[in-house]
Amino acid sequence: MVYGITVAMATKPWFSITAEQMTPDHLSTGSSSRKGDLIFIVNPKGANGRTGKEWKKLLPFVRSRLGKNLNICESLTSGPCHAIDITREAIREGAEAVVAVGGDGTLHEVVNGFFWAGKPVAAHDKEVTRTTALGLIPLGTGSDFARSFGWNNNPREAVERIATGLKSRIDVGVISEKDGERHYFINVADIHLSAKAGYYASMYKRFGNLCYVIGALQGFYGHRNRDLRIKVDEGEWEVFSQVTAICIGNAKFFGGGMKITPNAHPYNGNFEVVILQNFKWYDFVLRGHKLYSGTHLSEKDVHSRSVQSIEVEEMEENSGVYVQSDGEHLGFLPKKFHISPAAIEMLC
Ligand SMILES: Nc1ncnc2c1ncn2[C@@H]1O[C@H](COP(=O)(O)OP(=O)(O)OP(=O)(O)O)[C@@H](O)[C@H]1O
Repeated sequence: MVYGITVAMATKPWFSITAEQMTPDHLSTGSSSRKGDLIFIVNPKGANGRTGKEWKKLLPFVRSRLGKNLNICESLTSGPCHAIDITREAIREGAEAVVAVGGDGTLHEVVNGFFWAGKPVAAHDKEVTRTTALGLIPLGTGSDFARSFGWNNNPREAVERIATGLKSRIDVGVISEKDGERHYFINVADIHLSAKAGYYASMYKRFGNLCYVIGALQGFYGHRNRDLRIKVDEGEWEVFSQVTAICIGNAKFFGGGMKITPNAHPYNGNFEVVILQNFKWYDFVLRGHKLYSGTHLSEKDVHSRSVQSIEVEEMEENSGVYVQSDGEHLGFLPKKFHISPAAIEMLC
């Protein structure tokens, strides 16, 4: 029996790098005379509690910088997945924008809140014609997605970016399981060792960036490279032997600053797929710095290509190949996945 994962991207580049300029004044008008709502979804526990503390200090600045034309609403998450529900509710209520305040996990949940039952969430009021935009104040441990844009964890700079009102359409990958459940990713989806390491790293966030080292060490325990079959852009199946990890990048960084998919651009309608084969633990010691600098693509046993779709199938039964989406553990490869395209507007 063959198990698998299917990853598909846009059948065509559905947009170029176009950006739309919207002033804060424009943001506030909408279709009614009421001020628009700007919802900040804050993970108070992000970055080991630093997110909550920074947010408290930032809120007066947010109100003074953005509050003239927009209603500033803060919503603190109470636990995992809460940000998904808050986002859906905010969009249904016709919010101008939903801003994730936290790390990649919070951003991932907010992005997932933009969709419901395979479709973008829309405002209840049919007269609201605006599309709710996504915003980000990166304040997490890794904040890897922000790195692709060169953004740091300076929250005031993030507020200034939001204040410009500049929006761009940005790619989002959709992972559909066989039973119809969907997961969305905005940064990187990955399979096997990296996903296993990420799974363990998430348990040690209290140690800051050290969590990625601890996660990698635990990931290696019991790890075995696997033969996998891969189909790209609806082409022929190819066998990749001794795969260590497959990373499907919408953006460039994961794992706390590893530039794993250095040619990925979240605007171009494609994923960059990087496949590591035959890696042993000492390869990460000897060649690990190249993964951080993004210079690993020319290395032996590293394969990279730009794809619109990719399917991956396991050639052994029940081998326990981990899969994650933006760092969220999705289970193991025997679940059949399909990934297809979507896009949302982002304030950047
Ligand atoms: N109130 C809460 N208590 C505990 N966990 C929460 C709470 N709110 C959200 N979470 C969970 O915390 C996870 C991690 O949060 P977040 O990504 O903001 O910070 P981080 O892990 O420090 O940063 P990064 O993901 O960039 O490394 C989220 O995926 C979310 O499920």
